Amino acid sequence: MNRLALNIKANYNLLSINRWLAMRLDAIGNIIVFGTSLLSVVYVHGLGKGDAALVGLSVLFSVELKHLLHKSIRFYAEMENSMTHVESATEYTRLLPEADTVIEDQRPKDGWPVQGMLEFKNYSARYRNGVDPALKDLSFRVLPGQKIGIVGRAGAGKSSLTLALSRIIEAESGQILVDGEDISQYGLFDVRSKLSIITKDSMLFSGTVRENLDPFNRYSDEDIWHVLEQVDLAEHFRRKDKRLEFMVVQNGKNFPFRHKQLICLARALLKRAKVLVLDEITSAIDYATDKLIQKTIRTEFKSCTVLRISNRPKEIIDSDMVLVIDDGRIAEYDTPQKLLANKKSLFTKLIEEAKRSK
Ligand SMILES: Nc1ncnc2c1ncn2[C@@H]1O[C@H](COP(=O)(O)OP(=O)(O)OP(=O)(O)O)[C@@H](O)[C@H]1O
Repeated sequence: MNRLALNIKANYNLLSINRWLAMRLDAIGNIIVFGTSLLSVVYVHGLGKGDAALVGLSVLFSVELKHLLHKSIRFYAEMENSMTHVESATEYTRLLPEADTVIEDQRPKDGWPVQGMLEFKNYSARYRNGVDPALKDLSFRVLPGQKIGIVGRAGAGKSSLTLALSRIIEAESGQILVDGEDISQYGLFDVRSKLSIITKDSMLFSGTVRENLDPFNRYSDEDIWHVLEQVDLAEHFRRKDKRLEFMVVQNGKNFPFRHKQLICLARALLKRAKVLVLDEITSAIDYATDKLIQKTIRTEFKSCTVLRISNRPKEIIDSDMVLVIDDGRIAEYDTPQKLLANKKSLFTKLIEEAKRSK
């Protein structure tokens, strides 16, 4: 029923726009006919020139011109519309195909990854041929359960790390190992479904709250209410008539930003992936939500390996290790205490710069 209503709404808008266009074109056409008739009258009666046949012909042509105007504008609009499809098709032909979704004879073992150990080995990647690599020869290891803070200046390559892990950009050289297994050997579905990634652009799609939390329908309503309790949203949805069937519009536009972030966090809790990546999730939320997210990560993701990317170095100061990226390379990788003890470290500089810019 909802889809039918949406379709009718869209058709109604299209009809209204068409009527509006017809009205405008009619008005222009009528002005032309009126102008021609007026000139003919002035020409014949005022100046005493011309003959009735020519006057009749010109008025007839001006009426024809009105129809021609209608047809040509409609034809132009339709062509313009269709050309966007041609444009998209041409663009798609230029895209490099992604790797296979699933490689049947190369699937990870059930339950992989068990520990959540992560290792980048001489890893480099670029967005496309002809541009500089965004990540250059990265080598570091994250032990199971460690909480890593990733910082660096704007454009240093922090978000590219997230894209590399989910294989949106592929390795040019080197490897990413999860529990010792090279992720490039598996299909994209097998890799992506084992990671939980939350970014600042909360990924919500058009569908019910339930579908947004559990798109593959793997969990019970009880599990879903449980994770909603954990992120403090259960009461909010219990108060709605449709509860878990409450509709989310595309990109979650009918939710405040903090709710969108919390729904993404609930989705990650439900998935119980061993590796969680948080990419600048707290850059635009209020203090209370930030606290709630921090607490949930500490308690509910205790045994998970967490990579937390942040533009605010202070936010990740309580991490087990801090990875500082500079121009796509690892500048520093150590405990926050050691990095702070070194007055010349880039991490100390970033903290001081952040203090000064407040
Ligand atoms: N889609 C893209 N195509 C080409 N180059 C890109 C693309 N996205 C990012 N880059 C480049 O890759 C480099 C690293 O960008 P990235 O977004 O990873 O940095 P970042 O540290 O996350 O920055 P920010 O804190 O501003 O988000 C930058 O030089 C950037 O210009």
